[in-house]
Amino acid sequence: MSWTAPIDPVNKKPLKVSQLCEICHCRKAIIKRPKNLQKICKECFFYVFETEIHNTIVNNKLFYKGERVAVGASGGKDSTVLCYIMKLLNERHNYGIDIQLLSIDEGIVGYRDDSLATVKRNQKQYGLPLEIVSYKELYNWTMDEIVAVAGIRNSCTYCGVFRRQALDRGAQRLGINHIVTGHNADDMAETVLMNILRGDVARLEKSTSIITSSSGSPIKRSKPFKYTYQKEIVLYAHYKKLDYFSTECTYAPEAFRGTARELMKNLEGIRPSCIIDIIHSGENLVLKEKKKRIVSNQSEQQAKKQFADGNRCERCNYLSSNKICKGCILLEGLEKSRASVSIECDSANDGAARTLRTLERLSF
Ligand SMILES: Nc1ncnc2c1ncn2[C@@H]1O[C@H](COP(=O)(O)OP(=O)(O)OP(=O)(O)O)[C@@H](O)[C@H]1O
Repeated sequence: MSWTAPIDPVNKKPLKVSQLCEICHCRKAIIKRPKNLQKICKECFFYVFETEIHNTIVNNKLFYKGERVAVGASGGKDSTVLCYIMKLLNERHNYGIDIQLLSIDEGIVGYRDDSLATVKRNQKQYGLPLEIVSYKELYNWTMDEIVAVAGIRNSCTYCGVFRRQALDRGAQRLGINHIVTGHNADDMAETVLMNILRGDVARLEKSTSIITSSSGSPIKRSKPFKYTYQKEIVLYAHYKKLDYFSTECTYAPEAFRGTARELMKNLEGIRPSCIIDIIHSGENLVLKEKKKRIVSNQSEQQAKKQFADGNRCERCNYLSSNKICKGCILLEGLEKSRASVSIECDSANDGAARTLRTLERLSF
């Protein structure tokens, strides 16, 4: 039996063997997979992309039937693809989960207001309910107001602490105990690298967990994109013509993270598999006994410091291993700064800066 080369749908000429998809061998390859440089067609790309995420979900038993799940939806490429994929896989594989979108409005004019407009369109496109929780309603501060008193350099510290709490509070409001986020393989590898560079062994061991939760919290978080490359997420969004918001946050990433990100990108350029390799290295790292003892002694000391009232912040009732939670400490510094702004303009950053130094001394 003789083999007939498939015809190129564009120029109607027979395709050369080297032009064929390396998976199906019958369509023209138009994508070079960033993960392994395999040349494949669009249909096979969709198939492998979706199947790998489904395998991650199943192998790690991320969901159970009947579970209610909130997708952290920021309108960016990762969470938009996550919303789309979660709905698609839930229907295709009958996970039996109830999906809702949860967005946090940090109050960043020209960035979050525009990205939330995208989430609202996604809500209609995917037919999923949406809950929006704002920093202003929770903390009486927007990120723009915070940056005005605390400076742009510390913006990620404030935003990270407040967003984490806000997502938990939003989920609690919805009566949901599971939040999925669009953190991808690049984010994971970057975090492993950062913890190595900082020598932060305690965080390093946990940094590759696909499911996490704060101690005592009923709310868990998971990352279905743990092994998914950012470049593939962008390609998928592009070929599926998904509606997402692509502008970077007005407040640049923390300098150290930015440098780690740059380093990862350079490494990926030379060796694409290094993203997954770093994650695997992180997963297989085991702390030496001596280190484990030091870390667990620290945890014991921390446990002793915990107050008896069910680990709740005295001020806001949020889960905390200290009397006052990290968010309330930050808010206190901000309030002091706000007060000092009205008294003496030169000392505007004093309260916020002192609060950050206090936070650095505390261990959480
Ligand atoms: N304002 C927000 N509201 C809800 N979820 C959020 C918000 N910001 C971040 N998240 C969640 O945390 C994940 C990681 O966010 P981060 O800002 O670090 O990355 P990102 O690459 O910009 O993500 P994305 O492309 O989804 O915006 C997001 O994919 C999303 O699931």
